[in-house]
Amino acid sequence: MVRSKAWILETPFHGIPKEDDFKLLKEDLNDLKDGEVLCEALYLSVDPYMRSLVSLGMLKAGSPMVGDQVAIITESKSRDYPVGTNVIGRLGWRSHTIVSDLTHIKLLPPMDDLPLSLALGPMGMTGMTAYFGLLEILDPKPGETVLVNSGAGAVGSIVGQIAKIKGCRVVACAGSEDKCKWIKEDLGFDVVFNYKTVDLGEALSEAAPDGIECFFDNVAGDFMSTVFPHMKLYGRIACCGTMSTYNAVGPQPSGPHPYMTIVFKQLRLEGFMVRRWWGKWSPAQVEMLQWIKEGKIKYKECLFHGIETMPKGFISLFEGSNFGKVIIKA
Ligand SMILES: NC(=O)C1=CN([C@@H]2O[C@H](COP(=O)(O)OP(=O)(O)OC[C@H]3O[C@@H](n4cnc5c(N)ncnc54)[C@H](OP(=O)(O)O)[C@@H]3O)[C@@H](O)[C@H]2O)C=CC1
Ligand SMILES: C/C=C/C(C)=O
Repeated sequence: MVRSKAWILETPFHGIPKEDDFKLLKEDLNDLKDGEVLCEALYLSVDPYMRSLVSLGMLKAGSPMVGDQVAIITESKSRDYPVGTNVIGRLGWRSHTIVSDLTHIKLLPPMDDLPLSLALGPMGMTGMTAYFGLLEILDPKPGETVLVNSGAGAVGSIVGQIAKIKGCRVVACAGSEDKCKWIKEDLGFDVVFNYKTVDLGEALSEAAPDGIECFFDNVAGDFMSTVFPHMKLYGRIACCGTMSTYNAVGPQPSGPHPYMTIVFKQLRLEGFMVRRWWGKWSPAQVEMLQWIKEGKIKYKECLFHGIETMPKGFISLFEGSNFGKVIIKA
């Protein structure tokens, strides 16, 4: 008999999530039936979208927490997935899972000798978000200026590095001096500033006096409104996420509404969800693997240890205390 630990949402979040919004349950799992496999989590991902699922009412009190994990098959009644196979799947915040519908898991992408946890970072959902959001939505040309906020984060740090690979000038910001130092000195972004300690409008004027062609936006809100006047004619904006609003409570500020700037500058804004390109993930992962092996893409992980730490890891995303992709090592 295997005992699984599984996190549920006990209380829907109000503002920034708190540790006691979650509850860790223990459950005894049944024996496997034909065709089923037992997955044991090795690495689990926490991501900002999990916060939005609560705001959108898709996760309610008592719901199991959802999310991706890298797991190993420890028992199997399926010929396709023998014991010892490493898989990735949306199995939730839980230590052990019986999987009956095997379409919920798949083999890891080719990883060579990279750590398996990278299948949740640059080789996984956050890396693919950076890859497709930048290359498909913004389609940057050599010499263009690409602005990315949350630039030391799991998505933002990869956006900036791919933009450098493509010959762009990268302007990025982050919320601490350590993060800024990393993306400037180790990742080689061209202009970096701490958005918490500067006047954003002034920093953008200085960083991109001729304007910004491409803006990869992870934050939205006032940040985005401030960027509009700094965009070049026909500028492109990829709306990836809204870190500044996920924990908002009550009526939201109603302005500024820079619609005329959007019109006069003929800007193109496009929201996207990374799964739009699901069918193209495999070749993108091969290219990402190559870049990592060549040292063109560097990454940072922010590791928490033990499934008990999942709420802490999740909350770190909204405090900005994470530095790199937040991964829980089971
Ligand atoms: N559209 C899609 O398909 C996907 C979208 N996303 C989005 O990408 C974005 C980045 O995600 P990810 O890379 O995983 O997370 P990060 O690793 O970037 O971590 C979140 C970071 O956001 C910053 N932050 C937190 N609160 C605020 C705030 N109130 N205002 C501004 N910045 C804040 C902090 O960085 P700092 O210290 O620099 O402030 C924090 O470290 C998110 O918006 C997420 O929702 C992610 C995956 C898929
Ligand atoms: C799949 C993730 C989506 C966001 C908005 O984070």
